[in-house]
Amino acid sequence: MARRPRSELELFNAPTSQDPEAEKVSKQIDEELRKEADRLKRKKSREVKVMLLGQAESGKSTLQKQFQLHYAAKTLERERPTWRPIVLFNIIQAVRTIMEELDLEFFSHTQTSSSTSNGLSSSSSSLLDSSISELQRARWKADFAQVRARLLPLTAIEESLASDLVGGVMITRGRTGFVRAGWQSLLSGMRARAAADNTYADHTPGTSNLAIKALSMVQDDVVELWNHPAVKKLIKLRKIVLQESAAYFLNNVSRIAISNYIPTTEDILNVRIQTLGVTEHSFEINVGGQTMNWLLYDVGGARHAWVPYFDDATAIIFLAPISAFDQYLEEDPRTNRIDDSLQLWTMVCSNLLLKNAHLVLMLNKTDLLREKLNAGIKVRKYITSYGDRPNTYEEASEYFRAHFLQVHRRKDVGKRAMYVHFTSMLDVQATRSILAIVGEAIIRSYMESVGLS
Ligand SMILES: Nc1nc2c(ncn2[C@@H]2O[C@H](COP(=O)(O)OP(=O)(O)OP(=O)(O)O)[C@@H](O)[C@H]2O)c(=O)[nH]1
Ligand SMILES: [Mg+2]
Repeated sequence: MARRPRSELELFNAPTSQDPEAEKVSKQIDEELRKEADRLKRKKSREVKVMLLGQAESGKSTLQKQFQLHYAAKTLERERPTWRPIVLFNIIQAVRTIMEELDLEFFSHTQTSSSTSNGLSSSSSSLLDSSISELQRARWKADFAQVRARLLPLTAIEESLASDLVGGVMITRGRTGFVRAGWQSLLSGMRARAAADNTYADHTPGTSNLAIKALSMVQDDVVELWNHPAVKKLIKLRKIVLQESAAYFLNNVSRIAISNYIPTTEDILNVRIQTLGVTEHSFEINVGGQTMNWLLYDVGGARHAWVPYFDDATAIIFLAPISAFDQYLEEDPRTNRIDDSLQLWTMVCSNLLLKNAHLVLMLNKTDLLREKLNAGIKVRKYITSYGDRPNTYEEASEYFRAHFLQVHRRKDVGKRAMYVHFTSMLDVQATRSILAIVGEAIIRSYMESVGLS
C-alpha cells in the first residue's frame, strides 16, 4: 500500500530519535535541505547581475528589449500584442500634444489689435507671427479648427486607454504623459499570461480596438495634421516638443490603423513608456559555451537611490544619449542633458558600493546625433566649450567620448578597465554584435571575480 505523505504537524510530533523510522525521515529531510541549499548555491553561482543605469530616456528599457530580442526571442514574440495599446497610446499622446500647442497658438493668445480686414484678429504674442502673413495665419487657424473637431473622438480615448494600461491608477497629461506606478505590474502580468497560455491576444482588447477604430476613421486627418506647415514650423521653433519616437509612429499611422495590427519589432523598440521603480528581467544566456542566468535590472530614470541594493552587481551598463546636447532636463531646464549624464556617470564611477562591478559605457542615440548635426544644429550653441571644432559626427562623438573617458580616469574608485561603445538601440544588427562583445567581457570579468579564470 502506498505510504501516505506525512503532514508537517505529524513530522513535528514524530517519535524520538530511537525510532529507526523517525531517524530515516529526519535524514531524508536533512538530505533534501542540503540538496536544495546546493541547488540554490549552484544557481546563484551562475547568476550574472547587470544593472542598467542612465538618465531618463537614455534607452535602458530599449537595451533590455534588445537583450530579449537576441537571447529570448520567443518571449518577445509572445509579448507582441501587449505592446499594441502602448503604441496607440504613444500616437494619441503625440496628436494630443500637437493639438494643445496649436490651441495655444491659434486660440489662446492675448488678442491685441483690432479686427483686420478679413474679420480675424491678429495676436501679438504668437511665435508664428513674425514669419507668416496674417492671411496665412487665418488660413492655418481655419485648417486647424476643422481638424481639431474631427480628431476629438481619437484624443478622447487617451484617458481610458491609459487607465486600462495602469489598471485604473492614473496618468499624467504632461508632455511625457508617463504612466504611473501600476503599469509595469499589469504589463508583466499580461506578459506572464501571454507566456503561459501562449496566445497572441491583446489583453486590453476593448479599449485598444476602440482606439484602432477611432484611429482608422481619422487617419487622414492625423496625417494632414502631422504634415501641416504650421506644425512643422512650430516643431522647428521648439514650440511643439514631442517624444523622440513620435515622428516614427506618426509616419506609420496608415500601417498601424488596421484592426489586426500587431506591433513589429521596430515598433516595440520605438515605443516610449517611462519605467518606474526597478524591473528585473531574467535570461538564460550562452556565452562561449557557458549558460548563465543573467538578471537584468532596468532602473527607471536616474534613481540612484537603488544603487545600494546592487552592491553585488557583476556589471553596470551605463547609457548616455549623446544626441541630447541640445536638450535640457524637464525638472531643471537650466541643466543640459549631456552635463546631467556626465554627473550621473561621475556618481557611478566614484560609488564605493559599486567598485567591483565591471563598467560598460554606451554612448547611445548616435543615429539621432547624426540626424541633428546633418540638420545643421550646432553643438557650440549649447555647449560653449565645443568651440570652433567642426560640427561633424566624427568630431562631436569623439568630443563626448573624451569627456566621459576623462570622468572615468579621474573618478573611478575601482581602477577598472572600461569599455565604451557607440550605439543606436534601434539598430538591431549593430546592437546584436555589440551585445556579443559586451556579453563576453562581462562573463570574463565574472569568471575573474569568482576565481574561475
Ligand atoms: N533614435 C533613437 N531612439 C532611441 C535610442 N535608444 C532609445 N531610443 C528611444 O528613446 C526613447 C526612450 O527610451 P527608453 O528605453 O524608454 O529610455 P529609459 O532609459 O528606459 O527611460 P526611463 O524608463 O524613463 O528611465 C524610446 O522611445 C526609445 O525608442 C537610439 O539609440 N536611437
Ligand atoms: Mg525605461
